[in-house]
Amino acid sequence: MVLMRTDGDTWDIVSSVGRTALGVATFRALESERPDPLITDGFARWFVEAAGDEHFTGLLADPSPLEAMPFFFPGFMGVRTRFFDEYFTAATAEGVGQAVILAAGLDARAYRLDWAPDVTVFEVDQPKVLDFKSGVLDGHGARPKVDRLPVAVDLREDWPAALEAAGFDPGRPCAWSAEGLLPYLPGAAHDALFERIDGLSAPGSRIALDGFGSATDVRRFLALRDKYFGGKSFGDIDVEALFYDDERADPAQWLTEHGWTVQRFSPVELTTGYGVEVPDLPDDLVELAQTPAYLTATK
Ligand SMILES: C[S@@+](CC[C@H](N)C(=O)[O-])C[C@H]1O[C@@H](n2cnc3c(N)ncnc32)[C@H](O)[C@@H]1O
Repeated sequence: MVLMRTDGDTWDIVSSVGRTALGVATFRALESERPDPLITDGFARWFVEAAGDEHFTGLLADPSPLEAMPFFFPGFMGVRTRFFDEYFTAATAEGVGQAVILAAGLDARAYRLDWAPDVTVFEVDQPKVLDFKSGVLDGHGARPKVDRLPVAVDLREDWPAALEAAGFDPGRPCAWSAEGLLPYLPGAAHDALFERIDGLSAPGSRIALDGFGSATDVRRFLALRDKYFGGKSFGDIDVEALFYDDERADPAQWLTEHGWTVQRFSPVELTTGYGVEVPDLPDDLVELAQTPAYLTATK
């Protein structure tokens, strides 16, 4: 596998890892506009239109290239978004007063969800990604439904210092998320992420994750992606070149060993739980869709 990543590399919303956030926004916009969508994200289309990237605006106009595998694109993004939506809504309704969305990308939860009163949401991502997002939302006159604090910092650097400088209080419980993030981190930054989260988490804190796994899991995912999608779901971008496949801790095991109570879910379990029928899939995809890919944990 050829890696294009370098230590300290940066990006905007149409390049490198930033472009994956735009892809996710595209899939969320398409899911929102399907009959009986699992989520409604009216902001996602704004981002895609503002970025003006031909591949993604093309998919908004004509999503038929994705129709070969609707369970995965955009339906998969509906399941994923709904999982994190429900996690944050429950955590904050049950009294957790801080939320940290790591690698927030174009996630518009601060504008979409009905948050409990007095919750603060910290959105952590690279500066140009957050600037683009705030610019689009401000340009449309959108107002967050919660106290939203963008924290522009690289997650391979000392992000806890930036988070605390923005007002995060490690003495109070927090609901953390890392959605669509983990394979983009080198193993050392991945493992440091969990150590830092644990160090900043008061008892009662929670976490939700997806896309975790070993190098073997990442390679398996990429092989299936190439087989069924020809690697083109994100257009010219080669997602494989952005992932790190070096060794890393298993988050479920690590969290359990550090006193967190962990629950894992497969895409099939979540999809069925949301009342959506799982379509007939080829055997290798069935196996993948039944493998735990989502996790929540409580400290
Ligand atoms: C696939 S997108 C997911 C965005 C968002 N969580 C969502 O699901 O819509 C990956 C995001 O991770 C962010 N990211 C990846 N590595 C990062 C790093 N080292 N520091 C800060 N952000 C990072 C990217 O900027 C991008 O917004």
